[in-house]
Amino acid sequence: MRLIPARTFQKSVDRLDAQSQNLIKTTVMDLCLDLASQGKPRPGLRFHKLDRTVRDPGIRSVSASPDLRVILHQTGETYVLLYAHHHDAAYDWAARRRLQPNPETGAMQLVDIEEVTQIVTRQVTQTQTFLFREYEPRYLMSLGVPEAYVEAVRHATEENFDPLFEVLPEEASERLLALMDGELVLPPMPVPAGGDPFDHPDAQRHFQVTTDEAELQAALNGRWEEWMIYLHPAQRHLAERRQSGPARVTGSAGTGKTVVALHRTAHLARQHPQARVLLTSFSRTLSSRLDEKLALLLPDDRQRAQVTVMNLHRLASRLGRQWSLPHRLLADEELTGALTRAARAVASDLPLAFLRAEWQAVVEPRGLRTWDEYRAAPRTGRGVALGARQRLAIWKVFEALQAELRRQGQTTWGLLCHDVADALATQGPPFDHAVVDEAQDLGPAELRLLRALVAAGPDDLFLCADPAQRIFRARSSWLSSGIDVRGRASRLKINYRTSGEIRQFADRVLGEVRSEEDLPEARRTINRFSGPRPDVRRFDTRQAELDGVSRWIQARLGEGLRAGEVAVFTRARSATREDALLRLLGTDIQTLEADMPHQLDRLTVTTMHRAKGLEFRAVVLMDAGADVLPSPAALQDVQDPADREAVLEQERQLLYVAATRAREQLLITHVGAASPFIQAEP
Ligand SMILES: Nc1ncnc2c1ncn2[C@@H]1O[C@H](COP(=O)(O)OP(=O)(O)OP(=O)(O)O)[C@@H](O)[C@H]1O
Repeated sequence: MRLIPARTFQKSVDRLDAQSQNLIKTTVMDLCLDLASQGKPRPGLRFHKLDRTVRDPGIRSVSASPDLRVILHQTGETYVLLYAHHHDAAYDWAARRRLQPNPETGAMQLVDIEEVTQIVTRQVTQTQTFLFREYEPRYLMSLGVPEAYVEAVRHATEENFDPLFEVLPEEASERLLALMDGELVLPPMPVPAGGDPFDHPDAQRHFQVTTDEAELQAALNGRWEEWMIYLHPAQRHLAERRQSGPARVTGSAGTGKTVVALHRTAHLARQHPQARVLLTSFSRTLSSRLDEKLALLLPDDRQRAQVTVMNLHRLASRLGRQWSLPHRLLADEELTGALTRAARAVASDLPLAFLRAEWQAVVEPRGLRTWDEYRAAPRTGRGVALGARQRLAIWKVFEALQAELRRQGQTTWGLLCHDVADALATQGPPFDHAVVDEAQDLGPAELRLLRALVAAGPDDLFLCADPAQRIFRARSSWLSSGIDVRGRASRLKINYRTSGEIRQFADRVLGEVRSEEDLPEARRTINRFSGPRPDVRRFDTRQAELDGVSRWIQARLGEGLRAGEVAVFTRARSATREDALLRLLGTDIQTLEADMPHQLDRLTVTTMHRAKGLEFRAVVLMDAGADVLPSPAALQDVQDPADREAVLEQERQLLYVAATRAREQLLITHVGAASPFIQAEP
């Protein structure tokens, strides 16, 4: 006898309330015991076949309570747990499903029959060019398309393939997407004659086949999250593969880069018991989330102790203090004052805005300390070309600024990263491996520090990045910072987080996306589910907007979402707005300070920057008007056209980041005209 939980079962249990979850788990444990000891379930479980409306004769039901049902499939001594829900919903679900091996690959598949019928019917009216018409049905099936879907696939068009790809088994959607991208797609090896349909790698993405009783118990006990078990083969490959040097993983928002970073970290710690592993990112909030998740994936204390989870700036600051380097940071607003004093000291009349931009774009990120370094530094991307005399005049100001910083024992993040990198050259690298999430936000200073933290060699650096989510730093070349990922770059293509509708809205916000090395990035992804379209609403007054937002949130809570599953993001913080929301909603709010654990009973209200790397079931992007996004403060005093472009790109990407935090529902509100980045539906 074997009992196999399907991914659909675990997901369905996850959506139920805690009491129902317990009832389901107890029932499944009882079933497991009965099958192992007596070969059949006890009568109290009311194990029975479903009536004739169910398409698959192997489908059975078990009662977990008068109202709760577990749907499973029986073939001989193999029982597959498929789904759990309240009576009617469970039976409706079961009526539409069929569990059967794919005729060509032999891999076990769960097919939604009713959805196919609807898709085929919808597609008959389409007259556009068909994407897969030229392929033989057998070839399509050999790519993992279930037989029932072959006709629908052959009628798919560029305009309507999205909903089809959402219902097809992931592996089939992926291979079809590769065909669309012009790749030659070879079918996977089929299950050998007489082999087990659950043994095929395609099946293992959907069914947790294990002979290990403890693993099964853990799965049933709910000490798991989907991302911890059902890795996509591309994700697993990236997490476990030996890399000959620095590697790069990209993918648009929600494609599981963080999940890969976590699995990679856990894998390195397990594989190399003596190794010191760094798991890092730019943002502090994200680092705390990484820490919480790694604890789930790496429960072993000894392995967990091998890993340091810390954002790069904090690590730099800690090492700087340890080695008595200047580590008192100059706040952003202090920089203007310090620059004014430096310019006065050398009697310079260069415009302050220009000096500030030159410092922030050229000197500070590269850690330039001497006139010779500045004279030789490339100023690629800066709008104004400078002659040697102009450069010297500018350098005089920076020299005075650096002298003042030294006198005060002050530094900036960029300079600190460079100082620590210099010190590491003599101290030696403290880590054997580093895994970086959100690596697109690292500038030259952080990249140099990263390189210095880990000795060059196999499996040294593993960087996950989405160039469309760069919101803290202008683009900078990894190659020029000594990080060469050529030949070791991969892209993830399945969006696990957001509905197709939210993803399309967010994609329309973006312009062309270019990589760190200024190459165009491919971004096509497959979505796994659909949902309501994002709602863009205009209000006449701030008060009307507040009322509208709080009504929308109340409606989500009324639908059963927990406060911690809802978030409000704004371009800038406003205590008045937070207070008003608090009063209107009467619920507790977390403003998400960097190290705070995520509390499920509190609504999150925070800035779009802090939203980075997080996710919520419902999100409001509030106050997204033309007067707010792009932020006038961010653009103030930016005169160089190239700098202006870079700021505008970051502001646009900020909206993309914030919008893609939503899993299911997204509301965007504004007073007056909407931000120019928000594109109406075509
Ligand atoms: N193999 C998987 N199975 C199920 N869920 C997954 C899988 N991989 C990722 N997810 C889920 O998808 C969501 C997005 O994953 P993740 O945060 O890793 O994406 P990301 O690419 O880092 O996104 P972003 O760039 O927007 O921060 C998470 O809820 C994660 O648990």
